[in-house]
Amino acid sequence: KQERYKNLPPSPPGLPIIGHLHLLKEPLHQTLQAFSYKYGPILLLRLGPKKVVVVTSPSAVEECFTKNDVVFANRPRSLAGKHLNYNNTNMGVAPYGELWRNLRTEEEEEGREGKDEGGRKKKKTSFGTSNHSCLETILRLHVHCLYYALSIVSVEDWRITTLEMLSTTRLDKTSSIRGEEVKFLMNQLMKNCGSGGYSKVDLNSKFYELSFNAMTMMMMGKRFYGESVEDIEEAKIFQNLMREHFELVKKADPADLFPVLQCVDLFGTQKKMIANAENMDKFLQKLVDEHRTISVSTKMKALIHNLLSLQDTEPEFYTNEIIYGIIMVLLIAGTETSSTTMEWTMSLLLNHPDAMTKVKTEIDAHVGQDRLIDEQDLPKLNYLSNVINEALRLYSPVPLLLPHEASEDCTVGGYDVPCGTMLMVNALAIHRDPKIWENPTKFMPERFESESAGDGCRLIPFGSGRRGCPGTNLAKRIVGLALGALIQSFEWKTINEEEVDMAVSSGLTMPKLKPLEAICKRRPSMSRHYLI
Ligand code: HEM
Repeated sequence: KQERYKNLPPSPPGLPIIGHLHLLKEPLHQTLQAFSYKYGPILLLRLGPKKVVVVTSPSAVEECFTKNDVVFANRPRSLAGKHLNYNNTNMGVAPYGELWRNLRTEEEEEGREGKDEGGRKKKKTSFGTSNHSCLETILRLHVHCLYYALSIVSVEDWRITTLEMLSTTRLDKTSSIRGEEVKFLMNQLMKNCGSGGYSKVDLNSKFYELSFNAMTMMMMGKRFYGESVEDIEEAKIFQNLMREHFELVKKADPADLFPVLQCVDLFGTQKKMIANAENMDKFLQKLVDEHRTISVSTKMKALIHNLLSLQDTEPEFYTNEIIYGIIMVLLIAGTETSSTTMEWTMSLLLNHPDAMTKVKTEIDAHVGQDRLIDEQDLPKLNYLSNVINEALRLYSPVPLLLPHEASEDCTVGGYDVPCGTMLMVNALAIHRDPKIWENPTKFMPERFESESAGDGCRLIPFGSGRRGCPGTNLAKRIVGLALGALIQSFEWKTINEEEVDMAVSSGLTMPKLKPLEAICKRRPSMSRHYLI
């Protein structure tokens, strides 16, 4: 069979059986970047029996997500996905299929769900599941929690959610929820600041809590962090379950490499995963049951409300597990990615006070100081948008995107890529490539003043093609609004006027090694907008 593939991409020398596994070191994107310097922008690795093609050039990425977009529309599967999901083995990562194509096309072209001719929702079709070996775990350590979340529900399920929750129409309807959450944070900071001096803020935690609250408010009309949490015990349980979930996702288990060990569960990882999934299930069940007690206005906006209405009409399709799965996917995919982006962007601004002043001047010019910034202002704030793009370029929260998998043989850059090969795109290496960007390591938001700056897969923090991030607009809104409000309402400085340390730690979403803290004081002209 191997002989069919005469022109495989170049590869570093590997060992029998394990292939190149021993060469993978953290941070993975740097190791892969070093390989690409040596072996070129398209290279092949073998992780045990699994082939992985690593791509590090805009033209190759473009080829993957245009010519081969359908072929690479699959995602690989993992052990964590199997246990931390809500329907266990029944649902897999759906191969790209007719229904999904319909949903996607209709979503984009008509902005509505997959329906048949005048208007019934298309029935779920049966999807095959790909049961590849679990060597991907080695990669999942470095990739992104989404990877696992994606095993939770099949493509069609969360595409429906995409339509429902992440479409522009829906985002417009929920913008007041995000506005409230941002204001809630601003109020807290205003109070902390006292009468006028500078006070210290743990921005890392504040950004995480803001992103988490905004997501859960949109989904279930409830917040789990901060002073106004109604049920503190319940909030703690959820926070702990989520923390445990993330920890488990990060854990490597030999059974991932050697599936035969699954039945032994040497380190008890699977047992912990199953227990976490069961507890999470119980918790989400309670939330769903409670939902009817939430005030009507919040309820109408919450995603759960829509999902439950769908459950009433199509109970066999919208099972509880599907609903829990959708909630988890969005929470996992949307929270840390957004808060990490806020943290890196604010760090860059603190280290570049001129850019911070420029953002403030722009907000004062377009929004003024008689009211608080809102999401509708964002399209006018070009410089702020350039700053966020520049932060996403330099500190991409998902440096290797999520792995894709070829559903049939194809070619990339003239090389053969066999069916079943995993595709990894080194987005961060592209974002920092001196052949592609002038002064690639320099923070220069002005580079995005040229409209073509991000063209041709040069800037891909959200991926590209049909499996690109469906939360891009939501992320840009929440990040833009949070930063805009912080800069509009406060004066910011680094602690002891020292530069913010920009070292990167290893983790799911490229976290800062040192969580960001800074000092701020009220802008007197803005204090009157808050309940202090
Ligand atoms: C700055 C914040 C964010 C960044 C940088 C980001 C980045 C990404 C990336 C790189 C991918 C994978 C694309 C690929 O493999 O080709 C992805 C997928 C995804 N993202 Fe985001 N994301 C962010 C925020 C969000 C938000 C707020 C949501 C929704 C609440 C979301 C939902 C998803 C989902 C559901 C997928 C899976 C798409 C698929 O497999 O088809 N993301 N994201």
